Amino acid sequence: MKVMLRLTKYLRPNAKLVATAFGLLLLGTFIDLLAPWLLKEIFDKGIANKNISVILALTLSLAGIQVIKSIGMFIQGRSQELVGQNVVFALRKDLYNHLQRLSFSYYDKAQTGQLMSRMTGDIEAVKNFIGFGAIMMLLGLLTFIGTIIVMFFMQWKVTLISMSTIPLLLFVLWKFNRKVGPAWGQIREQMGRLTTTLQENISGIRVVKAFAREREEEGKFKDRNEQNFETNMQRAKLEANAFPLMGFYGGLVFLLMIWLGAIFVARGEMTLGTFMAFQWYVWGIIWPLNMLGWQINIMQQAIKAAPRVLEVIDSSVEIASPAGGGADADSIAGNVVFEEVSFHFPDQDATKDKGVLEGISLKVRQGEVVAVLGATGSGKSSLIALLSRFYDVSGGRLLIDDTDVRDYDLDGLRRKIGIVPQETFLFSASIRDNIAYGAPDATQEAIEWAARKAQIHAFIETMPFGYDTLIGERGVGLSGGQRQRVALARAILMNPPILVLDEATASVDTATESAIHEELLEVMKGRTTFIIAQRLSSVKRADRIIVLDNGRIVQQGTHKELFEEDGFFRNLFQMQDAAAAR
Ligand SMILES: Nc1ncnc2c1ncn2[C@@H]1O[C@H](COP(=O)(O)OP(=O)(O)OP(=O)(O)O)[C@@H](O)[C@H]1O
Repeated sequence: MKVMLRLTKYLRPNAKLVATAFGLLLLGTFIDLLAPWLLKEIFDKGIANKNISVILALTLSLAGIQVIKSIGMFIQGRSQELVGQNVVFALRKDLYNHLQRLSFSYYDKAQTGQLMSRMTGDIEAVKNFIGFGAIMMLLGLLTFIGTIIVMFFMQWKVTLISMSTIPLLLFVLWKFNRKVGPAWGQIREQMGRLTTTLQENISGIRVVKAFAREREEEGKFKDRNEQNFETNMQRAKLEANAFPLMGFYGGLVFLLMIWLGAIFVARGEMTLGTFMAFQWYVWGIIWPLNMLGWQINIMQQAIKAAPRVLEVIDSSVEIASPAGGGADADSIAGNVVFEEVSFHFPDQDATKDKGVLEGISLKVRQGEVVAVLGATGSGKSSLIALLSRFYDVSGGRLLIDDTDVRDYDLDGLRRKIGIVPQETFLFSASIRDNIAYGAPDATQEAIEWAARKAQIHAFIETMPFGYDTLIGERGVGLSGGQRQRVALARAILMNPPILVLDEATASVDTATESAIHEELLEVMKGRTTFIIAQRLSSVKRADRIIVLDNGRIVQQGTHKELFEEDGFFRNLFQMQDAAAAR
């Protein structure tokens, strides 16, 4: 319940709307209590005294208050819906914005499907309660209490005895509430898992098909779908057990009231008007109780969904600019110094696990081209990831232009490092927008310049709409090499003083690779460049080559120097040479 109270913060900006809805709700409840009383007066003052004008006046009053109520309820419904939509809008915005700020380490663990289900179904569940369920509950409570008070004043004995089954009804409700809560918790969690299965399946559908695993995937989905079906059926069973019983106890209130009321009227202890009014009032007791079952459902869904939403919002942003804003990164020239850097991934245990990087000391001058070589898993990508603070060093310091990267304004720092990552991701947008992603204001000439350097311009020109051609999600419609070249153009266009190419030409044929390298020679001029590559052809022109093994630098020097040394580099060279000769 505490989480629900936290969510009331989203109601605050809607205070006026909430007050309007609440005020109109009070008015509606008052009218609901007034109407049966007018009916009573029609019987007792109009019919009993055969006074036609009183009957007319009271009937007109009845009609009048119903018109007022209808108008009120219309405005109330609109305000209530607006509150709900405003809440869901603000909550979704906060969640999305927070997702933008969360660090890489969060996404290393998070499941996309779970996040999607929180962003959609869970937020919707919260909205249903805040924007609808809570207010209906309040309306029910007001009507229930108001009705009992009015009836009590009109004829307390009949009221008291008619209500004798209410404790039983409340007991059923209490039991239902206790059991349905955990069921809703399970359902929300299962929906998250179901979405995860769906999302992973769709993202990996090519692998599924390539390995002919459709049947197994169907089975996996079926299992999760069945679990969800069963939990929903258990919940439905709880409803099926509780709701008719509640209806029965509610019906008994009505029956008792008719029976006792008739006796009291016959004995002259109750007027016929009061009896007629009671028939109306009694629904003011029965409907809130009957509706309470559904409202409990809405509330329990929200109670279970809200922590799932807040858990994301509460996840700490581990990597951010220093408090009070960081150093200006605009003047970064590109001198990079690793000082005894060690690194563990956040989910590793620093006391037991071996570091992914250890004792890295390296000075890279502005404009130097450094190639990083090493066996797979030796820590090359991790080394590069520290530059842009995708992760922070665990020990030592990483300086750019004599300033610790942790002291820079984070966005500024990242804008100064152009990265072509190992796995290319392109957005479902035009090729132009994809290239200009990091520099949205770039001119067409600049975009074309970057595309030429990345050896993709000529290809784009052959596409049906040139730079306006839309490419699908993940860049489907382009080959792996073409995608890499678009990503390369995207990094080049940012005009960064530091360029990082993580296997950026791995998917490109040797001829194109060599053409890209020719063009890159000019692009790299004056920029500090880190090239991670397996092919020796890609690192030939590097000023310095660093060889990593198990997270440590084991060799460094020029191509010539390393070739003369016995070690990983020469072995690799000989292997690739032999392979080329075969
Ligand atoms: N998010 C992570 N959490 C924990 N360990 C990780 C994570 N990402 C990578 N690792 C581990 O860190 C080590 C270094 O990985 P890294 O990606 O830096 O290697 P690499 O040299 O770039 O490899 P490759 O050439 O295959 O891309 C590997 O052993 C890998 O298993």
